[in-house]
Amino acid sequence: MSEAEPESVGRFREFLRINTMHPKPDYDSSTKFLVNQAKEIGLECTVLELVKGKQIVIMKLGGSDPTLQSILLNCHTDVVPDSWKYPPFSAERVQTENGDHKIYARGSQDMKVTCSMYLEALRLIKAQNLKLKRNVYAVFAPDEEISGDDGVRKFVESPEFSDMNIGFDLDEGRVSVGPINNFQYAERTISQVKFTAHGNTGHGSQFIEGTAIEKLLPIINSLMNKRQEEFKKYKKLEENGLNMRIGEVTSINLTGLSGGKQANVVPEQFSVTFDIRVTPNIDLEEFRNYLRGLASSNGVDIELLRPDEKRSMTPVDKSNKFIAAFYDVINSRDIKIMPIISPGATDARYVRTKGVPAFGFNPIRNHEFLAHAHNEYILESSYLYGIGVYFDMIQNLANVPE
Ligand SMILES: CSCC[C@H](NC=O)C(=O)O
Ligand SMILES: [Zn+2]
Ligand SMILES: [Zn+2]
Repeated sequence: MSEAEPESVGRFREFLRINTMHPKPDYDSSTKFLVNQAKEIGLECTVLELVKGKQIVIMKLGGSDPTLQSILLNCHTDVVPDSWKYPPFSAERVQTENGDHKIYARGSQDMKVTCSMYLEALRLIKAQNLKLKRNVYAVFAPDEEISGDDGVRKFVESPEFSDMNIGFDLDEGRVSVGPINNFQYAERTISQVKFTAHGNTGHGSQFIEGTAIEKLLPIINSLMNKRQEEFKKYKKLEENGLNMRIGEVTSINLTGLSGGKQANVVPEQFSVTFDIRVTPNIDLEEFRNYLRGLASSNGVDIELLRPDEKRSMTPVDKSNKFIAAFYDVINSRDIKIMPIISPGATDARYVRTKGVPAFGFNPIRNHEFLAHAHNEYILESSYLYGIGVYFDMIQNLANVPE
């Protein structure tokens, strides 16, 4: 690895330096950057503003047969807050012991690296004047990190989305820690819930009966017990020597507890919030009924914070020609790959609701996983390698015969 910085790395770092961090992401600047990239690369480019200030940038590489179903490359431009060792928007390029470089920035893994790998692969395809059969769209969407409600969730309802006539979506994946890559064919379903109890109040020196917290405690106990059971299952799965299997169990975390204004007043109200991710291996409605049952049997109010979230799964069916084409590239590059259930939620779940098969994919492996963590970085060699994988992948997918 030489000292000189490849141009593709320079462009990536320029993108990383744009502060698209919540709660005030600078989407105007990222849109400007992306539109300029499209122009340089020679891609058609549309900017959709379904929600003011939250642009969706759509790039198109026209295929020779635009009547065929297209390929979607989806990514998000926003990043999560915080940071660190190097300023998170300086995109510092630091040489490693073996002559590689680490590029430190918020978004270097999640997921501007993927946006940039799409751009650079498309740039190579255009520069070599390769003509593909199907249309390829690269979509750069806002707000994934805060639900996608104003991003891809709305986008999939738009006429622009249906006009794209998408046959297959490559979406957000994660870098693999070991030598085996993964791809996400399914997701757990967010089932965040808030329980609110009301009860008798009075002086804190008394034995008040029927208090709010007494109604809440059985719920907390039930859910914390379930958490323990699921954790045991998870440990067992990992014990079998396999990893990345957390998506096969349901995770439960108590993430909010509130109530009480003064130490000597028994609170009239207490609330508890849980972040729950329901594995697609169990029945979602049944689980939600369990939550509702907890509320009604204890006489408390329940609010499902995201009641419209659905089960999200793309069958790994090699008779699907796009999935077969995906595997062709994986095999041709001797990549070992494992299908997994995504622990978190990504925009792919909205695309799947429209009947489009979607895989969350990231070709990078043997890499520390630092999405949402401090000192997020990507190895330059991994980024450059990933561009090559997408270069093959895009062509193979877009050349799938009718
Ligand atoms: C409430 S939607 C949240 C979406 C988020 N996605 C990435 O981390 C997640 O927590 O999975
Ligand atoms: Zn992400
Ligand atoms: Zn994220």
